[in-house]
Amino acid sequence: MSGTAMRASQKDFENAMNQVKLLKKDPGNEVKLKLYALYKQATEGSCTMPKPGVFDLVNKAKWDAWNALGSLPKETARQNYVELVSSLTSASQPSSQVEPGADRKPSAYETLEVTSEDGITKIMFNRPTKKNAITTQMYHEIMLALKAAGKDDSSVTVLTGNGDYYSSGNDLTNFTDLPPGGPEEKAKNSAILLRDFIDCFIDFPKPLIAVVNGPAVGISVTTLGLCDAVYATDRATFHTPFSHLGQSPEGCSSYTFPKIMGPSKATEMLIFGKKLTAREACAQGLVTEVFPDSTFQKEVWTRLKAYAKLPPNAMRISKEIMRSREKEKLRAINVEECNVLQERWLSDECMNAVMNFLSRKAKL
Ligand SMILES: CCCC/C=C/CC(=O)SCCNC(=O)CCNC(=O)[C@H](O)C(C)(C)COP(=O)(O)OP(=O)(O)OC[C@H]1O[C@@H](n2cnc3c(N)ncnc32)[C@H](O)[C@@H]1OP(=O)(O)O
Repeated sequence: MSGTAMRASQKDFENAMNQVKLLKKDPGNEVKLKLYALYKQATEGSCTMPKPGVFDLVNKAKWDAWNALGSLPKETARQNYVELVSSLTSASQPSSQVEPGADRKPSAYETLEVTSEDGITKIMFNRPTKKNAITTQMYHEIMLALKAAGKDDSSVTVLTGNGDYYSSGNDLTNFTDLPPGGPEEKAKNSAILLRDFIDCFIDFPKPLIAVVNGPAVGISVTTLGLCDAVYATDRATFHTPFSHLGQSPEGCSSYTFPKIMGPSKATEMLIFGKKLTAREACAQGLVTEVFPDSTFQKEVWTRLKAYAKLPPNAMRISKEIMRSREKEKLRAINVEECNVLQERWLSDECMNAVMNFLSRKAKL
């Protein structure tokens, strides 16, 4: 952004979030609380969360900071965030490259744990008590983490989950946070978010590996078709219950799945919602290799560390030549799938399915 008088765009906001991670000097708790509050206000609006108890000191301080912003408009919060980061970066010049391990700062992400070592940036979904369901905030954080990982000095990037699940897919409570424009505006915003999220996978420049540590549902399955290799524990399952949810395929799976496994197997998954075991998913080409759960982590990370020692530029260039012909096509498919879903989210079929889950009447 040139000059603070201009309104900060979403891109400025995302750049500012990246810059925070590059700060060489800890800005101190007061500033970190201010950044947290502005971030929450800019992405979620006014604080409506219940106040944490007096003994929950950290969360209470965060809540107080966010709540103090009252009804500050999201755009103003975004602008203030960008300006605050700008003042911090001019006081402490960031390095032009992400240093190894820079992503380990615990304050950088709330829903992810991102670490970088041995040439591998690991992006771990970190909402284990919610089966790593992906909230709106988490979509934004994954996009940020992927953009940072695409530019850092690691050779490969890994997506994995904390706890017993890889991810249970879209967090269905996302549908309950309605903006002033109601369901229509929500559906439109969600379609834009989904399009941008999937574009980050399509455009990811280095080997992107999924380490599927447990069951995967919905969008966490479809995005596997955009990864370069998928290693799974034999405890993992792969489930895309879109029809059950009144929804339709996303993540370019309407194209990648028939291509990977043939149209009839893709139909069983994407239309009839058949849940695959890890071995079935491997036989159908969605999963690269399956490991016994007892040795999964050890075997996979040993292998990944060896792969990460290969010349990074060669790997990047090989990926580019393998994938570049498809990129434009994938982007167009992504847009088409998002348009269809935008309609689907407003359908009775979808709304009833979400309500049934939220009222605890239905689980997959
Ligand atoms: C904006 C872009 C939109 C892109 C669209 C993508 C489409 C999809 O991803 S479709 C897939 C959506 N996912 C689901 O429908 C899964 C719903 N969850 C379940 O059916 C079950 O939770 C489970 C089978 C995954 C796990 O069952 P289990 O009995 O083992 O555990 P629970 O007690 O149900 O879960 C613990 C805890 O986590 C909450 N939770 C789990 N998954 C979700 C989710 N997807 N959305 C919201 N919340 C989820 C669950 O409610 C429990 O919470 P509480 O402890 O507070 O009750």
